[in-house]
Amino acid sequence: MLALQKLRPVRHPLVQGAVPKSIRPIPQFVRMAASESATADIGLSSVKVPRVLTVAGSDSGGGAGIQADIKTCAALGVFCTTAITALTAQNTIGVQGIYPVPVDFLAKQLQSVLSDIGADVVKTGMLPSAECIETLCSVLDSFPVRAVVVDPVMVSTSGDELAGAGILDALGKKLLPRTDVLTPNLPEASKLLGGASVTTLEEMRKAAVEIHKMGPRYVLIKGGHLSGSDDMVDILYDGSEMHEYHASRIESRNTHGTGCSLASAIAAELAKGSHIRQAVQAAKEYVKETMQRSRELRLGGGSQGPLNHLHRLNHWESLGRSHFKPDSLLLYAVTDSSMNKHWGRSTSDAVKAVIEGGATIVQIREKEAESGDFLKEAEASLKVAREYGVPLVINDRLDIALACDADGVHLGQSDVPITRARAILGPNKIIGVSCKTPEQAQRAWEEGADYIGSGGVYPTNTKQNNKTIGVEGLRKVCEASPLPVVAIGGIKENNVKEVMASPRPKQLQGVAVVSGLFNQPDVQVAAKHFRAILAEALDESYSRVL
Ligand SMILES: Cc1ncc(COP(=O)(O)OP(=O)(O)O)c(N)n1
Ligand SMILES: Cc1ncsc1CCOP(=O)(O)O
Repeated sequence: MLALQKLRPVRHPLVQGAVPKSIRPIPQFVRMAASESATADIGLSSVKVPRVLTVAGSDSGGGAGIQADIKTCAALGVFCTTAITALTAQNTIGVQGIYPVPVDFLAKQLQSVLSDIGADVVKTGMLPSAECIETLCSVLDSFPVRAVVVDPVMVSTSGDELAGAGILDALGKKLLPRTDVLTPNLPEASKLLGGASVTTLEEMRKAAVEIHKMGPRYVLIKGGHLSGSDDMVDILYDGSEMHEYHASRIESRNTHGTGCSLASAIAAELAKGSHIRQAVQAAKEYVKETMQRSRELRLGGGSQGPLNHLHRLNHWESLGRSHFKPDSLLLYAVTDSSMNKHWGRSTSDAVKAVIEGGATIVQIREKEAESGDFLKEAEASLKVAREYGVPLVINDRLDIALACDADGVHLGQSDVPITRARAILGPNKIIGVSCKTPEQAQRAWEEGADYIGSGGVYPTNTKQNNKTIGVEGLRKVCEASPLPVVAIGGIKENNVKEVMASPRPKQLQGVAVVSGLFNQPDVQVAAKHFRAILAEALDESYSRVL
């Protein structure tokens, strides 16, 4: 547990001596003129902007606190201002330090915001001391707002204490009586009730009644910590009626900041004009959708990862590889010009046939060709692939990929390093990497690859001196891989089902095939067979998993 530092006014070295004009004290209690009707000028007309002021702690890790509040409000179309109560040094592992903001400076932030921009709703998070609560309440006396949402943050998700013991009295006497919505989780509900047990649904209902008596108009007890149940129940109590919200548990490492986000989402919805019940419903839906969309996120090494609050902007996907969909790896055709020559067709004709048969991505692989011939072949094949909207990547040769503006490259462990390839190709190109081990798969992800090709799964004549890793080796790579995986090596119509069999590792997306497609008299027919078998294999494994 971290000891809270004693509150004392701190003067920043830059602020010693004459106080710069920009931070001169604001005359106490200057009532805002514009706050009743905040508008944004957009030329001829103005739009009303819903405003939330969050009074909370800063989370340096970006997942909770002020940072979560700002992002939640932004995601929900609400302008968020802030009054920071404490700085915390924290990350996905836990809280390493807390530095409370002196209360006179908290007051200054509150007055700055409320006297000018105003707020429709105030949302509170970490309030580290009784003085902090008293300061907030006295400023709110002078700047009333439409609603106050209180998330009684006391302990972080990592178990670190975020508020001193003395706050309960101030909360109960000063803040709760002016609270519209109070959102405790089970440990917080228990603390508010002096340590009473709140671990079952029945105890939650009783706690809601007892906490309501402390002053808030609505109490929302969050049952996320209810043990031994996949049914997540939250209870909303308004002093007469009790509403239960049921949802199923979302398994995810990225849950840090969900409490802050829910309370801010409620505040944002209230600021937009919703009734409390509608606001809670909409906020819960936003948090649920955000948790679902954050499961794949990898940030930090601890057990508490953050949410992707702005998932609706698709901003991380749009960092580049938005055109690359993992399901493109379903039937991955890797060309071989000697096989195609043997059957009397050009590479581009073979590419056309394989795409018409159902290939979902194409790789031009030429181990022997002269650069000029390789480029011509790649350009002709790319023209075909573009007509069908199928991505086409080049094996090994970054220069050829750049010259023909292919959709990406497939690299081996001894080719150009992934980080260099990414720097050269930029964020919009696909980079695949051959990996035989979990360690290589992990590194490929860290270095910025998009997918992994793993094999040889079975012995093959197409690639000499290639170690066979077997279905077991493939599974180990898939289980360790944060990236989608395509299996390669000796894959034929008669073993696709074994490769894709249930239980299919989550990351395994499909099969990459050379001779099974191109050392065949009819490439299109061969591709069609593969697609049919893949469809069957996927349906089978799907129903078995169910
Ligand atoms: C999808 C896919 N996976 C693996 C390979 C192997 O490529 P290759 O260039 O033959 O060998 P490495 O040098 O990458 O080990 C591939 N072409 N495609
Ligand atoms: C390129 C490659 N990488 C690992 S095995 C292999 C060859 C795959 O060819 P085939 O599908 O004919 O076995």
